[in-house]
Amino acid sequence: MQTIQVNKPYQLPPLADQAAQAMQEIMNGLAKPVASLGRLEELAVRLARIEATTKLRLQHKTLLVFAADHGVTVEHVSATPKKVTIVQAGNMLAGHTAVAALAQAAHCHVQVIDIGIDSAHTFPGLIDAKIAYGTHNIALGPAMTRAQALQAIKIGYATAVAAINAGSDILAVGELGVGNTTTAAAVAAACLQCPATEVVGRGSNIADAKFKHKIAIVQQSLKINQPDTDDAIDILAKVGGFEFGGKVGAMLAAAEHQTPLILDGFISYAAALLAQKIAPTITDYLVPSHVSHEQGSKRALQQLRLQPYFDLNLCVGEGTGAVMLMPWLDELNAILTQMNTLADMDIIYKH
Ligand SMILES: Cc1cc2ncn([C@H]3O[C@H](COP(=O)(O)O)[C@@H](O)[C@H]3O)c2cc1C
Ligand SMILES: O=C(O)c1cccnc1
Repeated sequence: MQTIQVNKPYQLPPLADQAAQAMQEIMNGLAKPVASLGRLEELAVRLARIEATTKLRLQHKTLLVFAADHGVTVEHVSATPKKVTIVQAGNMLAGHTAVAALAQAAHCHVQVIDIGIDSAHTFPGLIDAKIAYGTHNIALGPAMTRAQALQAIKIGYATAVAAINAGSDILAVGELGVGNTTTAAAVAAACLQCPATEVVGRGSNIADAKFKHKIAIVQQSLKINQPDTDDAIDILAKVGGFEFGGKVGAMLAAAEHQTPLILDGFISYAAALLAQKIAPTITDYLVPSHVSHEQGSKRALQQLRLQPYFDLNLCVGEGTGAVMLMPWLDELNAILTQMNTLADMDIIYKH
């Protein structure tokens, strides 16, 4: 992993435009009207550009779920208590959360990484990379130290590299962390330099009074911490959370290893906004999935120049939307391996 420096772009490998062009030609040549597979064709081209080949590697899929707690939960910004993070980590490993169920259907391996859960409890299979027992309350001061922010990125990077070395063709990121839509909003507001009102959402579905309070808490956290909006590490340390750092590291590792990484919802967008400040071209290496229902999603996606493939009003997190894109990859593989070409069928196609 390269050293991350402020105002010095992190170097990513060049994108494989030739492979992208070759994939577009393959798509044009299949026995169907040109462009008729719509955005699935664009997805194929995107994947070829990242993987630098038209022989796409799509089979082995791994979801990395970074789990951490947030000191800001003492401000009553969530619908549930903090302990839901550790409870759901166990539930996920047992196969019973939303994403665990979807991952089973999509033949996706799930890793749950404790990067900062506020509990000494553990579960079989829970990967221990705990930086601390949760972050500090961002409404009163920084969430973590700069060293911890860098540590979180390194953990995410190492986790993703290990998954790639173990044979993962496709990575996805998800999270568990009660309170993290509050931190995600603070991170997004800092990255986008927009008012909190534009990026604070209902999270785990809070009612009006709590929602108003949540906006005030995000405003207060930005005022107290004054994150340097040019410095992703400063934003992460002051108003972020450990799972955001884990995701940033995984994104950098995936891009460096020419491995597509599928984004999930708003928490992923906030992490991607941080990654974009570190490596401005990173979004070309990422694969969007859905448009989260969380407020601020469209704004964040615009800044990331990403156009997701579907919109089901999902707002679960965990990686649910990312995993829901995975069957499409299998479908794409079937198209690429089974369809005849116009040339095979001796069809002359003229617009
Ligand atoms: C049972 C349950 C399961 C979840 N799975 C993901 N989240 C999602 O909601 C939480 C963020 O929302 P907030 O900022 O409002 O606390 C995170 O844990 C996120 O992963 C869940 C939330 C709940 C309640
Ligand atoms: O979009 C998300 O990632 C999200 C939205 C609400 C709650 N948790 C996650």
